[in-house]
Amino acid sequence: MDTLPRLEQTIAARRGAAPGTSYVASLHARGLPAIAQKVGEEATEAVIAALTGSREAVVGEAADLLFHLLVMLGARDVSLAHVMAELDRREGTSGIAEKAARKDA
Ligand SMILES: N=c1c2ncn([C@@H]3O[C@H](COP(=O)(O)OP(=O)(O)OP(=O)(O)O)[C@@H](O)[C@H]3O)c2ncn1[C@@H]1O[C@H](COP(=O)(O)O)[C@@H](O)[C@H]1O
Repeated sequence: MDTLPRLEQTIAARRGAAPGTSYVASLHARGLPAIAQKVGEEATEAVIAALTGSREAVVGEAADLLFHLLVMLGARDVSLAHVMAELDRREGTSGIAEKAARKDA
């Protein structure tokens, strides 16, 4: 199985663990606002790495961001497949056209 779907399953399986034994469970115990804040922090760290860090730093921060994004999606009961389907829907459409469609919505 691909890495992200596998990680999504691991995250779902760890949600109910004892917070002392699992980082995923400890995040869930802190609630959605804390999870969302963590995504924001990791996004900022990824941006800083992209602007000033080494390639390894960019890889590490991107991995942290993707992981925390999956935790947040799970907390909102949104599947990775649902997000992938949205990206598939956009495939072949121009980004400019998508931007215009969003303005009209
Ligand atoms: N991919 C990850 C992963 N990436 C990053 N992290 C954790 O994310 C945290 C983010 O680190 P920071 O430096 O921002 O800060 P921190 O001070 O440790 O965290 P906070 O207390 O601020 O939340 C670190 O503790 C990392 O260990 C991860 N923790 C878990 N996973 C995956 O999730 C699985 C389940 O993990 P557990 O829930 O711990 O069993 C693991 O097997 C991995 O596959």
